[in-house]
Amino acid sequence: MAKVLSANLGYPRIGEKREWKKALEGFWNHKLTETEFLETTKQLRLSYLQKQKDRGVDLIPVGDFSFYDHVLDTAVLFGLIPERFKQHDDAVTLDTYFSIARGNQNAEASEMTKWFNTNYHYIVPEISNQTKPRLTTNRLLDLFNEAKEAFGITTKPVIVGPITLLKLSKGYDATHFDALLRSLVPLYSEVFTQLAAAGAEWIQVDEPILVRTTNNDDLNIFKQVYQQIKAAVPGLKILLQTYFESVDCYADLIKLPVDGFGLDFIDGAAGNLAALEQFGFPKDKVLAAGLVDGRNIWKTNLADTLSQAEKLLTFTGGPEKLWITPSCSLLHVPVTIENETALDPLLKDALAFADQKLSEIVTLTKGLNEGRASVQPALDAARQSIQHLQQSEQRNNRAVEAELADLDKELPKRPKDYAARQKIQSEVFHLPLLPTTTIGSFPQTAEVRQARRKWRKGEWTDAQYNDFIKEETEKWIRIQEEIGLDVLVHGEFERNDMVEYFGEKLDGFAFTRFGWVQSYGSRCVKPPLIYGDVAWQTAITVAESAFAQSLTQSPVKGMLTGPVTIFNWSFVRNDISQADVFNQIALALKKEIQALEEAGIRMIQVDEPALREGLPLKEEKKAAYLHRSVYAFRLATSFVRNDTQIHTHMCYSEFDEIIDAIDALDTDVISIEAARSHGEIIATFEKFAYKKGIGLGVYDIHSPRIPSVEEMQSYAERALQVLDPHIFWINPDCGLKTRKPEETIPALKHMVVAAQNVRAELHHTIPNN
Ligand SMILES: CN1c2c(nc(N)[nH]c2=O)NC[C@@H]1CNc1ccc(C(=O)N[C@@H](CCC(=O)N[C@@H](CCC(=O)N[C@@H](CCC(=O)O)C(=O)O)C(=O)O)C(=O)O)cc1
Ligand SMILES: N[C@@H](CCS)C(=O)O
Ligand SMILES: [Zn+2]
Repeated sequence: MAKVLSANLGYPRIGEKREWKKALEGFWNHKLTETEFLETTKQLRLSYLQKQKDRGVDLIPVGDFSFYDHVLDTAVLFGLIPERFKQHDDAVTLDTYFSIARGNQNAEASEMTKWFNTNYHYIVPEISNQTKPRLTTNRLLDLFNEAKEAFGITTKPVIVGPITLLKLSKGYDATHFDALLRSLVPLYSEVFTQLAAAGAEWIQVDEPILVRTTNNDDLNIFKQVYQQIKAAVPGLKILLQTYFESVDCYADLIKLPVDGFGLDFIDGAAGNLAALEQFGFPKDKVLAAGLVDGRNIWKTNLADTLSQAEKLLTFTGGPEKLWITPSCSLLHVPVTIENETALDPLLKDALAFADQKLSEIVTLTKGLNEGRASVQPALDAARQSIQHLQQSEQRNNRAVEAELADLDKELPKRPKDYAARQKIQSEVFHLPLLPTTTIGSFPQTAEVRQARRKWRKGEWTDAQYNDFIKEETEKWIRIQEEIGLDVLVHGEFERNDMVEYFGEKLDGFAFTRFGWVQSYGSRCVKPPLIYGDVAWQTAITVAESAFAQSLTQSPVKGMLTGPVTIFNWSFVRNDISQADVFNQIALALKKEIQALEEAGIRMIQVDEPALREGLPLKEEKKAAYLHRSVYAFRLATSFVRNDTQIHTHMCYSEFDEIIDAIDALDTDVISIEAARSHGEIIATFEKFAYKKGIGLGVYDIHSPRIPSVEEMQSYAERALQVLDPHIFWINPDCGLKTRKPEETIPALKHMVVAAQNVRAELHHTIPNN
């Protein structure tokens, strides 16, 4: 009988207890041999397939697993290896692969950037006009065969599509796009041919670039590419998969010569549904309907979603033409709720992580195939869990609601403008030209993490742990003084993560024990859950900042995470608006900033590294998001004294689109990542005359490499060609928590010497400074 199928788009790589991360780091630190590493990761991969099979998923993906990043995998598959990592025999060893991602002492890593509007980072493929793509090893074939041998299942390989791959790559001129694409297409066809020969029936080709603003010329490229691939590999069915938003140009898109389309009915619900209503859906193609949220952790309201799926069924050419899927890869959510024994049952009952989402998909599919009655108990249970949370006290804090209702429509404003503040602040701080500083965190060594673990487990008392943190802070204040930095930080030793830490101290948040999600490479984050109304209870950072300031005459920056970043790096309730949650967090942070000022802290950094990441993918939604962000940031910060210097920090480099919003934050100083993207951001300031304090990172902190004085100096010199030295600061790209002390200290010494050298050069050109 013709049936609706359940399908997954991608499974988390990291393992229930981050076994994958531990294997990777074990291999990098030479604790695992290559053979041990390969065997450990193979067993993990097989266990993920087993789980999906056990849950009853019909179409299980392969190729979603990676040793670092799936975009890097695709680049390596097609031989897109930067020259500096190429070996003479063209071999692509594990060492080559990891060097591209992490750099080595001789070569800078490839750039890393946000995957669309998520907190996942991919390695940006580097392609030059001269690059000649070639097929290296068909890993998809190996993975397909591995699954077949182990379980006898025919999986659905998944790959990043050629157009998304090229559009996300850097280093070639736009005029070479067509030629590069022409050389890539036969290679994709070759990979697909080999898969078809091995028995693959479907391939999922991810082309999320289709959700960015797309025009007819773009679609013509898609048409040509997929026509060629289909002609070359008629035996393999292609699912063109999109996610994170609705597709543009739907009416033409559905004419593309592929066998199915994957559409997001969560983040792209409004646009995709409207398009479907208006233009229908081709009866001969599969609609892979992303109906279960792949980016958030709330249970699906199964009854409502089943009704939605029933409606979608009426558009398809029959049940066999509908697949139920998550809205995107489950890479973006934690693995399973099962190990969360300490969560409030009311909350836990309303959550679904990757494994639970797969069960939801299977339930919805069953409901479609066997009728609603066959899954009625599951539909009722889900509705009840959601309702219980909705009615809870935590979601209905009257005091917070009253504060929100009181907010002014006008943007909050600082009492004086930047020029006046700069004058006042220069008299207070007496900083040299090109002040040097760092972004906040210092190495979270094994010792620091172990101390926290002992304290959390009750092996250490509060006093023992606090003493340890104080010792560490004092040690690093002395190190910073010795290095000669001008503006110091306390080092963030007390923080597990810059968002989780704040969430732990604010009302309205909850925490998981194992709710990890990959951020980049082996690095994971454990996003807190904003499930209730957010409120400030007690000082969060004041003791640590005041202690650090008491140790030194140099200014020490207070260090907070901003409202937009706290939102974007948490799993957030979806029953109230984004603006309301932003403002709830901002009001809480305002109270913390008030407390810092009262404790005599005169420089306060409010980090907003995720502001750019949350920028909507559709043009028409961007302005409103940026307005909400600026409003919340200013709500938290703009009331401060004129002699309190507000800093912010952002670590990404795609900056052009939001520069007006950044200016509108009205901070006294901003520090931005620049070295990781090889200084590319500097060009932005040729077009935009930025006039407030600014530091462009001169040290790529994501790589274990220690940059030389000359390298950092040259970044600063390049920046000073477009920025006024009187506003320019010298700093690393981001915090140093992931670096070792033996990397951090020499690198910062080089940075300070670089600043001194540039200052000396400037003394010749700028008199009296
Ligand atoms: C700035 N970045 C951040 C992003 N998102 C965030 N939410 N936070 C960020 O800082 N996005 C963009 C970038 C991404 N960058 C990073 C950088 C570094 C990490 C990272 O180091 N992650 C750690 C986990 C951090 C953490 O929470 N540590 C806990 C310890 C947790 C743990 O491992 N516990 C062990 C025992 C500890 C031990 O004995 O060693 C256990 O429970 O078994 C802490 O410090 O207390 C990582 O390891 O991946 C992430 C993103
Ligand atoms: N203050 C934080 C910012 C990271 S984006 C840190 O230094 O780690
Ligand atoms: Zn940063």
